[in-house]
Amino acid sequence: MSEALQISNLHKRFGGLIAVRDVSFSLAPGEVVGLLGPNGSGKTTVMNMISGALPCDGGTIRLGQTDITKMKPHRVAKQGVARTFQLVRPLPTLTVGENVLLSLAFGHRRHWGREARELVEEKLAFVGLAGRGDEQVSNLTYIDQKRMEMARALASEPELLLLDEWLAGLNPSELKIGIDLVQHLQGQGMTVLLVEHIMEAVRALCSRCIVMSAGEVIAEGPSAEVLAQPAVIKAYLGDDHA
Ligand SMILES: Nc1ncnc2c1ncn2[C@@H]1O[C@H](COP(=O)(O)OP(=O)(O)OP(=O)(O)O)[C@@H](O)[C@H]1O
Repeated sequence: MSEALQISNLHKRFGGLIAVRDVSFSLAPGEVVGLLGPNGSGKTTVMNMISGALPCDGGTIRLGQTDITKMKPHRVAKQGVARTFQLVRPLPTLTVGENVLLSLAFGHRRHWGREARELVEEKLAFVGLAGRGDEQVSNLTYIDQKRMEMARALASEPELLLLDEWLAGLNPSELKIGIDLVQHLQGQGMTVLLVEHIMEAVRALCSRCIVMSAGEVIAEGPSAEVLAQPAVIKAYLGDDHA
């Protein structure tokens, strides 16, 4: 079977800074893989290139059989890629349901009228916001904003979900709810690339991790093994801990 996502020799410069250097990795269908690394190591830049938000300076990105390297974000979304952002950015004048409804326009299937409303309600129920579609976004607590962000991503019916620190800022009980939700998606066979700093979440969710440092992949493999590697500990905590 072909890989769900295949990244080869990805490269990105910002002026004189090489933010991503020769990065290659792949995700099998249904895998939940962690993309880790200290601040500034290039993780979000990789996510931005996969979603089409940033053009690549080199390398290729394939989604299944399709080369998406040069596609604009709306076309990447139509191919079945959805993402969440570090900071939830709802449209504040719209209701919760309307915020979710909007992302149907970016999905790879068309839904109208009642069918669209039912899909929105289904996604809201999945994330724990059943019956709350008519609420104002400003009423939502932080965890509920995160749930809405996830419902928005799922409403486009993606095959690959990019979660960029979606669990950040949650308290311990909310974190458990967030992890459960991703596990539920995992159970449904969703392929997920997860940028995350919370190791409890990485250990619970990711069978495999890719670790970046200063734009390069420095380790890749089963999570428990990778997280114990001296090079990874050094990248996160400095020389004294390696
Ligand atoms: N649009 C941009 N213009 C210039 N430099 C950028 C831009 N975006 C990112 N960078 C730089 O590229 C490097 C990688 O940044 P990136 O945000 O990808 O790291 P990250 O691993 O996601 O970090 P964090 O965990 O803090 O989100 C950093 O040095 C950052 O300052």
